[in-house]
Parts: sequence; structure tokens; C-alpha cells
Amino acid sequence: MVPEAIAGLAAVYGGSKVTRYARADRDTRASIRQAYRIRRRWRRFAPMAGLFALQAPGRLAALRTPDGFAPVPKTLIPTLKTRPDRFGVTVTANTLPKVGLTAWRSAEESLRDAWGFPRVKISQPKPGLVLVRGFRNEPLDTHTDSVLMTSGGDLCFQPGELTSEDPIFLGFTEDGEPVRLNLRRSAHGLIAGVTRSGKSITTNTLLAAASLMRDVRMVVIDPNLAAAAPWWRTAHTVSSSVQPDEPIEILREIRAEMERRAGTFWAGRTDRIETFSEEMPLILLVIDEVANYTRHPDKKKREAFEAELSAIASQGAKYGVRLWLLAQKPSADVLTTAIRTNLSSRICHRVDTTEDFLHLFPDGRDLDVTAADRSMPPGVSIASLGDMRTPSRMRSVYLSTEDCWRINDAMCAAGLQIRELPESAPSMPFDAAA
Ligand SMILES: Nc1ncnc2c1ncn2[C@@H]1O[C@H](COP(=O)(O)OP(=O)(O)OP(=O)(O)O)[C@@H](O)[C@H]1O
Repeated sequence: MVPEAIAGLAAVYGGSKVTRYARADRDTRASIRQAYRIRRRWRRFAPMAGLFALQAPGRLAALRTPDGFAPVPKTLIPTLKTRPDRFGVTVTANTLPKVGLTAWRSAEESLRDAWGFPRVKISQPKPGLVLVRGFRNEPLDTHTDSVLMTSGGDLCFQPGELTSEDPIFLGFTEDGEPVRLNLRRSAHGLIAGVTRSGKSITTNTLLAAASLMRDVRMVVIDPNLAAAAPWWRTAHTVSSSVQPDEPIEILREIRAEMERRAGTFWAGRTDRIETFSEEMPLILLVIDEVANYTRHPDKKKREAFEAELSAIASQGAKYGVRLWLLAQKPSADVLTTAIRTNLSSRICHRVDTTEDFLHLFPDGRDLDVTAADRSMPPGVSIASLGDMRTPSRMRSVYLSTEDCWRINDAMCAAGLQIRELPESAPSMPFDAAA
């Protein structure tokens, strides 16, 4: 019975590995094979790389050793665990006496050559453990499609299937770590970058995921209409007005909703809304090209817009509002420091100057990354959001505007259409539905 149970367990374990391999994409399969080779050759390779320790022989060894011979010390080798993914393999090893981070770093070149990685990154996440991240593919150079659509153009999630608690997968850091945004737990955000740097593609993912969440109410203000167009029929509120009047009205309505929600604090004995529902949705307010309003030539309108925006930026989060602003260059004349300070999640695509970068990351001069880099390709940014400990390079996942239209078509088919497209829609160049 016992050997049968062991055989059964082994079959299940082996079966799950085979299934995992069969389901993996081509790059992950190559990494699975690479991880296997690393483990198989490890005991022979570790002493050659100097990654071993000698343990003085104990009394038992002395007893077992024939007379006239000195007892041989035991060779200890770090134990490896491997985690393959599409970029390469992450190897975790325990440290041994004198085989800590320094020894692993000294062996970096041998590890790179023996394991076949163009780049490895060695770190110590906690005492007793060393992490070697081997990259066969660079995460920043690797195109990643959004998880919201299949390669065949079908939706991976049906409208209403997600909630604000579901993480939005925005991209990968340069170390291959997924970057996820949790709308419920995070506060406001800012996306910057020169034209064609990738702001819209990043925003597509944010808006598309939010539109599939049943407890999120989407409000999109966009003087260029580009970001708003796919969501025109289904977003709760949408405006493409170049003049600030309509956006000011929308911001006032949100403020009125905030005041209405303040009343619920008494009943709930709380000072913030942390759970959302269809009756009490999270309000995602996205404003593209915010400079169009904050630098509007009409001073009175500009100030009225800024006053509303400032109130939402400072107070909105606790009432369940998440404000995301997009700007090419969020300098002080575009966004006041008071507003900017409240936009804690930051994504900075390529910008022109270091000063522009510092508007998003005031400590940017001390960082070893910058977005004021002309070689930075579209889709790559410096990001600080979610559980990232320091700002890091990120490559956004790709979700085309055409895919956003497809998601919107599916929402309309599910009876979620709120309004018709504007009269001018058929002539819009980006109207994939036309
Ligand atoms: N994450 C990405 N992966 C692959 N390609 C990308 C990515 N992001 C952007 N691109 C490429 O860069 C082009 C420009 O991106 P996008 O339209 O998002 O720029 P933008 O900053 O919004 O520009 P604009 O301000 O002019 O609207 C896209 O059409 C696409 O070809």
C-alpha cells in the first residue's frame, strides 16, 4: 500500500510537471529545460565555481577512518531551488559558512558562462538566502501582450467578472517582476511622457481592466478623445471637451458624490471607504492631457478646474475616488506641487530633460535610472507603484486601441451600453469600429 501511494504521488507530481511544460510558452519551456540542466550539473559545478564549504570531520568520521589516515572533511554544497519563467531562471540557494553573497558575486562570471545566461543578477533577499536571477531574454526588450485578451482577439474576462480587488497587470520590471496595480488599495497616479512614448498603451490597460470591474465607475476626460473613444459608449461619464467648462462640471459632480458619501461614514463608523460594490462603486477618474485645462488661457476657468482637481486629489481617495492624470510634462505650471504630491503612483515614460523626470521623481538624481533618456523605447517607463520598493524600469504590457474597442463591443453586447457614439464618430481616424 505504502509503495503504491508513493508511486501515485510521484505520478501526480510528474504529471503536474508535464502539464506545466505542455502549457508553457516557447520561452518558458526553454527556461524549464535550462533549470533542469542547472540542477543536474550543480553538484559537479559548485566546487569548480568555489561555491562550497568544508565541514571539519566529526568524531564519528574519525572512528570510521582507517588507522593511519586523517579523517576527510565533508564538502557542503548549497541547496538549489529553481523557478523558470519566460525571461530565464531564478535560482535560490542557501548560504553556507564563507559562502554568502560575496562568494556568489565573485562567481558571477562562471555562473553566467556555465548556466548560459547573457546577464545574471545576484542579490540577498534575506539572511541565509542568495537569489541568482539569470536572464536569457531581457524583460525590457520583450513584448508582452495584455492578459485581458487572447492572441485570437477574444476577451479573457467577461464584463463584470473582475472587481476593484483584482490586480491590474501593467507590465514587467527590468528584473522580470510583474508590476500590478490594485485599484482598491492604491491611491492616485500620474503618467507622463513625450508624445509616442507609450502613455496611451499603458492607459489602455488601466481603462480596459477597470471597465471590466463590476464595482468601478469610470469617468474619462480627454480633450484629444484618443484615450476616451473606445470607452465612449460604456464609461459612466465621458468628455472630450477642449474647453474646461464641462470637465469642471464633471469634477463638481464627483465632489458632490464625495460629500454624499461622507454621510455614510457616520453609519459605517469609519473615515474611509474601503470596500466597493455596484451600489457604492470605486470612481476611477482619468484625465488625459491635463495641461489642456490647467494651462488654459482663461484664468478664471483654469483656476476653477484646478480648485476642483486639488480637492479631489487631496480628499478623494478616502471617498473611493482614484484620480489618474496624464501629461506630457507635469511641471509646476501644469500641476501644482499640492496636486502632484497626492499622486503617489508614478509612471514616467520617456521625457526630454532630467528636470521633467524630477517632476515625477524628486529624488531622481540619486536613482540609477532616469526617463530622460532618448534611447528609451516606447512602452518602457520608470515606475513606482504597487509593492515596488524603489522606482524601477518597467515595460508595459501591450493592449492596442483596437482591442479596447473589442472589449467595448463585448460590453455593449452584454447590455452595458450607456450612450451612442457621437455624430462625428465615423470620421474619427482611430475609430476601429468604423
Ligand atoms: N508597451 C508597449 N509595447 C509595445 N509597443 C508599444 C508599447 N507602448 C507603446 N508602444 C508603441 O509605441 C507607439 C506609441 O505609443 P502610445 O500611442 O501609447 O504613445 P503616447 O505617449 O500615448 O503618444 P501620444 O501622446 O502621441 O498619444 C504605439 O503605437 C506602439 O507601437
